[in-house]
Amino acid sequence: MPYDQEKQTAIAAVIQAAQLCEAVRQGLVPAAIEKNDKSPVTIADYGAQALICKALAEAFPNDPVVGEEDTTDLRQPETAHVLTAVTEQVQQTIPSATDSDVLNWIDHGNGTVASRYWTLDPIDGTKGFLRGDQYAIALALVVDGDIKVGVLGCPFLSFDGAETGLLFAAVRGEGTVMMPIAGGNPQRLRVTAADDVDRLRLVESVESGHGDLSQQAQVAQAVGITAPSIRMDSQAKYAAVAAGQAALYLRLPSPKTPDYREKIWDHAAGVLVVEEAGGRVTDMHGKPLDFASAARFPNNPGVVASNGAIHNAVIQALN
Ligand SMILES: Nc1ncnc2c1ncn2[C@@H]1O[C@H](COP(=O)(O)O)[C@@H](O)[C@H]1OP(=O)(O)O
Ligand SMILES: [Mg+2]
Ligand SMILES: [Mg+2]
Ligand SMILES: [Mg+2]
Repeated sequence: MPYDQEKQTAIAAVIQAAQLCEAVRQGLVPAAIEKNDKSPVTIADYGAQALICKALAEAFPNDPVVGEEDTTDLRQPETAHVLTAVTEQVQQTIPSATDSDVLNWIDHGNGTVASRYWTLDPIDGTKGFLRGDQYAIALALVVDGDIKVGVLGCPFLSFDGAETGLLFAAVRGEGTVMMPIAGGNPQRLRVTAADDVDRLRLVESVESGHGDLSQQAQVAQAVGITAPSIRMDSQAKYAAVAAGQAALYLRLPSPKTPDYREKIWDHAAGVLVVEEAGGRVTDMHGKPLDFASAARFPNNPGVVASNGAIHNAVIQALN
């Protein structure tokens, strides 16, 4: 099977990172540090990036990793205690890890977009993680601008009252599967059918500043969605569309930050998980998202992820 080694490596690394994140969360209330852009980061974000980058560096030493976090703040003398805490968490998985190993592994995630690269969000939805809500560990492999492998770990997600902690994995052309993070059989996923009125639902961010709630509501109404929206943090929203729990995920540019450009690690894994489950993902104008250029989409405003059946109607309603 194509990309089988990549898929297996990515799944194993995401599961390790998911266990670290849940260990941090089940300990004391995780402290957040504020980054330059005022967004939060925790020892779990750093620890998850360290574990996943170590695994990728060993298995695929020539592949750059474009990850969210870097070590600038961690290397400051006043945050030495934070680095110590990150290393302690990483040592639960790799007992020999030193502070210097951890810094080097995190920095392995500061690669740039190339003909073949990985992109990593060690915790997508850090605000959800801190609130005790949804978050995701998102890892994808991109080759010549095309997402080939996407793995989403959602440690706090469950559907229809089944087990909590789900992992979603997709390989281009091979479909999407869902499996419990704790272990169990993979199950093939399919987006909701066009005529499944019960599942004709919109999923959108909890953070009102990450989208345009009023335009999202108007578009949903225009395509016949009448149920109240599901509010969820992180790329777990893509998982909800892939699993048929929702028919549409809208992320339209917030009027407060109209120039915000979405980052590749906030979407790559989720996009493939939806596409391989039979859905469609584009920007708000119906154009494919550009994973070939840079860490941020240069020219893709908004994101629309759907079951495919309603996609054209959504784009029409938007334009
Ligand atoms: N103005 C914005 N518009 C859209 N997304 C944003 C904005 N500001 C931050 N984000 C990103 O939204 C993601 C969380 O999405 P959600 O709200 O769906 O859970 C985070 O990765 C965050 O990036 P960052 O980590 O750089 O702050
Ligand atoms: Mg962040
Ligand atoms: Mg993110
Ligand atoms: Mg993040």
